Parts: sequence; structure tokens; C-alpha cells
Amino acid sequence: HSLRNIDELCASIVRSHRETSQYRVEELQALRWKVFSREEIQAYQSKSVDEMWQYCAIRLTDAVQFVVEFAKHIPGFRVLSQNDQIALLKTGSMEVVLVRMSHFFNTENNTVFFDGKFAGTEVFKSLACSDLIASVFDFAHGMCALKLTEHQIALFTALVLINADRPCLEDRARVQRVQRDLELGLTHILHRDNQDSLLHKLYQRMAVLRSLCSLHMEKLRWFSQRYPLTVHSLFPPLYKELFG
Ligand SMILES: CCS(=O)(=O)c1ccc(CC(=O)Nc2nc(-c3ccccc3)c(C(=O)c3ccccc3CC(C)C)s2)cc1
Repeated sequence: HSLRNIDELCASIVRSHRETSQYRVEELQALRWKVFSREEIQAYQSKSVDEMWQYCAIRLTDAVQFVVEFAKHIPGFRVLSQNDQIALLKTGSMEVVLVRMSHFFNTENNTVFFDGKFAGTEVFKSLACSDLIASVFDFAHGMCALKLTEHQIALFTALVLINADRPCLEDRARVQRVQRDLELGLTHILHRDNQDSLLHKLYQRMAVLRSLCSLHMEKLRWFSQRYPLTVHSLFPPLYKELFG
């Protein structure tokens, strides 16, 4: 590959990332210290388990929609078969949402952007899955410590999505070719930023992402056994299709 191609690939991934970001960095920076009042926290904590799960699932699905759009803009994703596109999104879309959410995490007061303001773990108490929430917050801290740039996040999340090791792929070789180009792009970006040492840390983060998402799936299975009707009739179809 000539460097020009890799430069073009990086530029198109960064553009796609920007165009499919639900919020711009400056938007959420401005809201950074907007936290929930005691009353608002009480209101979230007095929601029933199924109400809060449904409330979150709807917002999470909004975020996932933007990741689906991002995937469709990745050169080489659209040419994959429908089945392979779904297979990559089933396992990768939640991972990308977690990376994107972590970028806006406020490490000074340990809060994540949720429902218009920044929320601490106590807001999510009625979900009854404090281990998952704690793991998401820990992951977010870890990601913030890497201080990734928008360009690095764009290439990293593209690589999280285009992963030839995902289960049930029909044309693994084709996914491998796209993945290899993206790996060239990420190493090119990191080399240009004089941060080659980040690559190894980013691959470690990918392993943490996988365990986080299997914990999310485990909690969803537990929840849908306890509240089958809520999941069946009140959860967004895309959430069920990707995580169900
Ligand atoms: C992702 C694009 S973005 O522009 O950065 C963006 C865009 C939009 C938002 C607003 C937003 O929807 N925030 C949500 N926060 C959490 C959350 C919740 C617990 C801890 C940490 C964050 C949501 C979840 O539903 C969630 C997320 C991860 C794992 C588990 C869950 C809950 C389970 C029950 C589905 S939705 C934030 C950020």
C-alpha cells in the first residue's frame, strides 16, 4: 500500500467518525459539570428495575444507531455480506459505544454523560447490576488515562468493529483484508503522533472490552428471564436484534 492510500483511509475514517458522533466534544465539554441534583438522583433510584432497564436500553440504542451509521461509512464494511455486517455489529457495536462514552467520562467527579447531564454510579442503582456499572466506570477511567485524540479514537473504533476473529463470519479472509488496512492506518496515526507505545495498550483495552460486553450480555439474559414481557414488548428492536 502506498502511504497515500493509508492517509486517505485514515482521513475517511476520521470524517466518518465525526459525522456519526451523536455529540461534539465541545458540546459535552460545556456540560461537563452539569450533574444531577439529589431529587433527580432520587427519581432515578425510585424507578423499578424494569423501568430503569428500559429507560437505559432506549438511550443505549440511540447511541448504537450512530455506531451502525459509522460502520456503514467504513470503506470495506459495506462490501461485506449482510450477514457478516450484522455479525460484526452484534459483537462490535456495544464495544464502540463504550469507547465513545468513555471519551466523555469526567474522571474528576467519576461521572458519565447520561440523559442530558453527568451521572455517578448511584444514578444507576435501580438497574440492580452494580458489577456491570462499576466495570463500565473502571473501563472509562482506563480509556481516559490513554488521552486518545479524535483521530486515534476513530481508527481504534473502526478496528474494534472490523475484527476478523468475530464468531460466525462467512468471508473471514475479506474481513481480514479490511482489518489489515485499518491496522496500518492506526499504526500510521500512532507513529505520526509519536505514540507507538499506545498500540499495545489499545490491544489490551480490546480484551477488556470483550469481557465488559459479555458481562452486559449476561446481565441482559438475567434481566430478560425476570422481565420477559418488558424485553419482548418495550425494548427497542435494534437492541434485541444486536444483544438479544
Ligand atoms: C456513545 C456516543 S456519545 O456521544 O459519547 C454519548 C451519547 C449519548 C450519551 C447518553 C447515554 O445514552 N448515556 C448512557 N449511559 C449509560 C451508562 C449506564 C451505566 C454506566 C455507564 C453508562 C447507558 C446505558 O444504558 C449502559 C451503557 C453501558 C453499559 C450498560 C448500560 C445500561 C444497561 C442496562 C443497558 S446509556 C452518552 C454518550
